Amino acid sequence: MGAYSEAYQRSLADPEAFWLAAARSISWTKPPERALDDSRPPFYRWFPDAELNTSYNALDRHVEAGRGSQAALIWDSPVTGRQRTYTYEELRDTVARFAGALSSLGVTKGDRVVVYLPMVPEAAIAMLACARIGAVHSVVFGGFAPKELAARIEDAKPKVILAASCGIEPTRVVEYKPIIDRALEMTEHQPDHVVVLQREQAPAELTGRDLDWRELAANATPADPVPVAATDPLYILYTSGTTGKPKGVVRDTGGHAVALAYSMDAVYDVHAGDIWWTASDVGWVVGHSYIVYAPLLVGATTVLYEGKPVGTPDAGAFWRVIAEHGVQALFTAPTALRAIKKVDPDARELEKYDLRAFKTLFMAGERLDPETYHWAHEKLGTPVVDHWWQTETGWSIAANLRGVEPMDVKPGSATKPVPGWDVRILDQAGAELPAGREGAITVKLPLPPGSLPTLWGDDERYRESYLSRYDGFYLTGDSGYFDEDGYLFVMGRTDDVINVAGHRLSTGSMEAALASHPSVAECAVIGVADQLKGQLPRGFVVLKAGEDISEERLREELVALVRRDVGPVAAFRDVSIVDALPKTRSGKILRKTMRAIADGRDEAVPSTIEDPSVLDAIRAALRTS
Ligand SMILES: CCC(=O)SCCNC(=O)CCNC(=O)[C@H](O)C(C)(C)COP(=O)(O)OP(=O)(O)OC[C@H]1O[C@@H](n2cnc3c(N)ncnc32)[C@H](O)[C@@H]1OP(=O)(O)O
Repeated sequence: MGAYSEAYQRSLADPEAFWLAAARSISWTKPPERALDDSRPPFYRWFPDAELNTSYNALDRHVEAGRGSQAALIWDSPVTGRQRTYTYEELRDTVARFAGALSSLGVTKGDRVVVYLPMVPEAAIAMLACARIGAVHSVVFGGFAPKELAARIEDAKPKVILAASCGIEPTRVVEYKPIIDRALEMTEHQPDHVVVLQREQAPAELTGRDLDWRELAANATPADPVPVAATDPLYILYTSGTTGKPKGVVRDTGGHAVALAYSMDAVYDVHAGDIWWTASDVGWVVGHSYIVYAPLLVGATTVLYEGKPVGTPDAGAFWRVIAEHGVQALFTAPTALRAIKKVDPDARELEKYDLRAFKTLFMAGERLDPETYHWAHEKLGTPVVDHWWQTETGWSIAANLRGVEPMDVKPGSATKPVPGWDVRILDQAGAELPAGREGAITVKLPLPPGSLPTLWGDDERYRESYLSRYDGFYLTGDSGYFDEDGYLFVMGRTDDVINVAGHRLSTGSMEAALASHPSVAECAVIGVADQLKGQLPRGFVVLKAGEDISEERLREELVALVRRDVGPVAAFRDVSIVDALPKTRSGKILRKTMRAIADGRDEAVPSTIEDPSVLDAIRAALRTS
């Protein structure tokens, strides 16, 4: 039996022993004597009797072990022309001071803190400072509109909001403070303070409850790490569901630390002293797990990059960062590579840089299409490793485990289930499907450490969204199949969630924005394939009777509405005006049929359709896009 099969089978046969052994990589103030608490299925908890502090594990213990002068975090910001390196000692001291600043505002264990920051070191500092005092952070991605930010504030009810005065996109400066102010006009819940990191590109006017970040930190007394229960929440991260209301994915403290440390060794083969770069955003789970927590938990150096794959300043930006900082492994989304390939198909920019230290490219966030895989593999000459996971899971469900037993790559496959993940492909009736047959990808409960224990304040929605479809199984929302060799192929979502440039978005939020236009009677948004961004949203609207607004003006207004209510990240640009939407006789819009048409799949039209001829107009609209 190979090392992978041995580890995988051991993890499922005796999860208790497997995860207690993995837990030894973490420093506990009260070490676990038990791994799994299964007393309340389908709610499972990991390390129920243990206590720890994640900030201590990510910082202090490395300083105590003699890594104080090693680089912990390298900030590389081509959009500002600045760079800064924090050693472990500097990062620990800065985090401790900012944790003290939060304490001085009355933030204590269990309080929520919303973090609305661009890719600056203070984003990681804010997260680690919350962790240090047991506060629960909730980071919101900067590309969301005020309404989306407001929904998250209303649900998390933060005591304090931490923000920057602005973010910097290649073509514009995005003022964050007005976005926060507008969001707070929409919420009933009001934080005590908004702490603003002033950036010279667009300083914000501070009034009332607003405080200046640097002044607050300068006067603060450093705070020691506070031990918390392993089952206490470390953070809430909102993700798009099928309805407009985002889901607050809860991450617990102990399982998260154990799982991430395990993943750095088993999945990525990255260890203390290695230089690691995740090119994503702290607002996504990839940023939480692999820009901030995992690399620091294992004592590696993490690169935090405030720039884009192209345009900051050119398509050689990624290769420059790798060469300049000696990066050994990069984790990014396929969209980033497609953007580089589009501008520099022959990878001429690569020739300018010395990438000899570079060993592996990891890809996730969306399906890695075989063409992009082959391009990257050929140009870089290193392993290109796809892997698959979700905001909910926090780390890999399926991967090619570089630290256990590297396997042959099959383009289009995320390789095999990671130890801890009992992945099953089920049919509609819940029967397990054989190799080669596509069905719902599910995971037999209990999920391993690090995965979500529930949704914030909403056990029932957690159960309903993930556990109710198949008794005893977690529903991933993706469909796929295993091949004869046990390789997992993930084919796409089975619901109304779309993935635009690696950003998971709800079509429901976009539909709500379109429906708010006074001329629109009804609407539907689906995802359509796009060469660059993987998927793009595509809207269909039916006008109210008697509306005589010009098509061009209506389109402009609808695009602006989605940008206003969801944010620029939705990349919503295409909308067609149709006479009717395809519906069942009971009035349900046939979005699944529309998606099948958009994907060019020959799916049977439901017999309950009210008027099959309506589909012709949808087909015609999609052909012209
Ligand atoms: C495995 C678990 C997971 O899946 S976690 C999610 C993993 N996903 C990722 O890591 C995301 C990967 N994608 C990216 O990093 C970006 O899309 C890359 C590839 C860098 C391209 O960026 P960009 O050129 O800005 O395109 P985009 O489609 O992301 O942006 C669309 C519009 O939104 C804007 N935007 C983007 N980020 C921000 C931000 N932080 N603050 C404010 N605005 C933002 C962009 O400027 C762009 O705006 P515009 O429409 O051009 O005006």
